[in-house]
Amino acid sequence: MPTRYLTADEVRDAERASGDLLASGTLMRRAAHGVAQAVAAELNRAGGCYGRSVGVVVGAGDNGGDALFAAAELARRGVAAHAVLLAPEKAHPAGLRAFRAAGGRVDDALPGGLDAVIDGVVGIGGRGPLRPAAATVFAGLDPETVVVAVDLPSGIEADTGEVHDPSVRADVTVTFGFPRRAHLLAAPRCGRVVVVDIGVGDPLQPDARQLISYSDAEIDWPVPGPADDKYTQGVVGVIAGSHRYPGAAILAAGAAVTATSGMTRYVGSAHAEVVSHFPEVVAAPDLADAGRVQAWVVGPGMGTDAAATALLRTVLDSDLPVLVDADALTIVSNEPGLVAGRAAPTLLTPHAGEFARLTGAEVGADRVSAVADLAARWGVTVLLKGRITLVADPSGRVVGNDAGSSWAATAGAGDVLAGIAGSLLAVGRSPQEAGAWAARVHAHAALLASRGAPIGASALLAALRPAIREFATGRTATETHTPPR
Ligand SMILES: NC(=O)C1=CN([C@@H]2O[C@H](COP(=O)(O)OP(=O)(O)OC[C@H]3O[C@@H](n4cnc5c(N)ncnc54)[C@H](O)[C@@H]3O)[C@@H](O)[C@H]2O)[C@@H](O)CC1
Ligand SMILES: Nc1ncnc2c1ncn2[C@@H]1O[C@H](COP(=O)(O)OP(=O)(O)O)[C@@H](O)[C@H]1O
Ligand SMILES: [K+]
Repeated sequence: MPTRYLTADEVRDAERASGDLLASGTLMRRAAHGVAQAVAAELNRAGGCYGRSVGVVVGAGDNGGDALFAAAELARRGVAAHAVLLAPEKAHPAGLRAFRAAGGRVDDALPGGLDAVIDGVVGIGGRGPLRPAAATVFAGLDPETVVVAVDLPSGIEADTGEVHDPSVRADVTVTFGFPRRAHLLAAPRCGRVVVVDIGVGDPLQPDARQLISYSDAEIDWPVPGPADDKYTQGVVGVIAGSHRYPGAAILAAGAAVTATSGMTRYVGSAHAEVVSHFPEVVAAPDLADAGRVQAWVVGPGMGTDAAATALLRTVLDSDLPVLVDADALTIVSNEPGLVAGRAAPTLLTPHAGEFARLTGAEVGADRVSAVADLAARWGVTVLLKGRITLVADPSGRVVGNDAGSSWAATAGAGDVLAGIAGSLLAVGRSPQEAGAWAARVHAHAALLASRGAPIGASALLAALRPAIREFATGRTATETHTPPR
């Protein structure tokens, strides 16, 4: 099952539906226990709990209540617990009583040298950045102090993942029942996310726009069967590059060759360069001589002149799946009718700049709504690139992928992504699966290629085969990666 990321309203509905568990405070006790366990696990990594020291930063709502109960539990295990109350008159009364009864101390500021700090400033009820008093506490922490956020790092918007300045950067985030949208959309700020079962049920409304991510096991990479030949697996055609930008053609066609077996065709003026790098590509200068394909990739480095526009129009007039990238997106932004309402599967793959060109407005802080709105309005699938790639289908369902590192932010990496996703379209995958799976292996290839050092798109392309091998054989390590910051 894909992982689903809830909005704050969905979380509240789920908690309300639990009835007595909420009213009796049971949910909060369970949540606090989960937080205490996570902090204890951090302390146990080095030296255990007894005699260690923990700070807790307490806001005005139930998030602060969770933090106080958790700190009380730690105090009972021999941890010295210090609390700063940001709104003393509003601090959760029962939590504060429990904290004091366990021997916790309330101070105006946290002492130095703490082993861990619990961020209980705000959770799903938070809006906007950390206010100055909280910001001062977090700015004063020793760099070695482990920060454990309750529910969300404070200052991160629950539904959009917008990272306000200032906001908390957590090493561990402990959440309850189901992950929230921000845990994916602001993954680099959440650290390791621990989901604690507190006994709330699934709140899904059937018509809700969902944000999900696939597990490694759900990526069912195409593997040729005994009866397959080079044609039966789907032939992908790449229209990319130009005399000025032959590299885009080489990278996109090379990625298509690498991503699936079968055949890759190429159309464009860089045909000689493409074939010299990848002799297996069947290349032609003109579309009329291209031969048949099951999907097209069109756009990287191809220019925006009249010839490019005519080529794009012809391809989009077909009833084949088409991936529209780069220069083809620029053409489409002047003529949305080329893709809007197209009946055959259509995948647009803009980066933020191209997205703004397509819609006439910046993506903004709410990336999920932005991408889902465009997909719904034009009836196409839209993949918005970035550290967290989002792929929205026309129904508004969005699949997200955290790349886990940002080494793929390099020129030409998008051409590689287009080639991968195009080959998946050619084997018959839906545009959303093609885009999301491509983003996943692309990110994994970047991690394998980089291992901490900068990479170019050629290195990323070279690591694509080992990355795909892990998915095709079911031996992936991506889910055990702790995302680097
Ligand atoms: N409802 C429940 O039963 C449960 C709630 N839980 C916890 O309760 C949290 C939600 O609690 P609340 O609804 O009380 O909301 P929060 O505690 O998240 O925050 C609301 C309070 O913070 C203030 N606030 C908002 N933005 C702020 C900012 N930027 N700086 C400082 N203060 C700000 C608000 O004025 C309000 O007083 C969850 O995130 C979770 O941690 C858990 O205990 C699980 C069970
Ligand atoms: N900060 C980032 N972290 C991880 N991946 C990124 C980041 N920024 C961009 N990428 C990925 O790198 C690729 C860049 O594509 P694009 O911007 O089209 O570049 P180009 O046109 O030069 O190939 C995309 O796959 C995108 O998702
Ligand atoms: K918090």
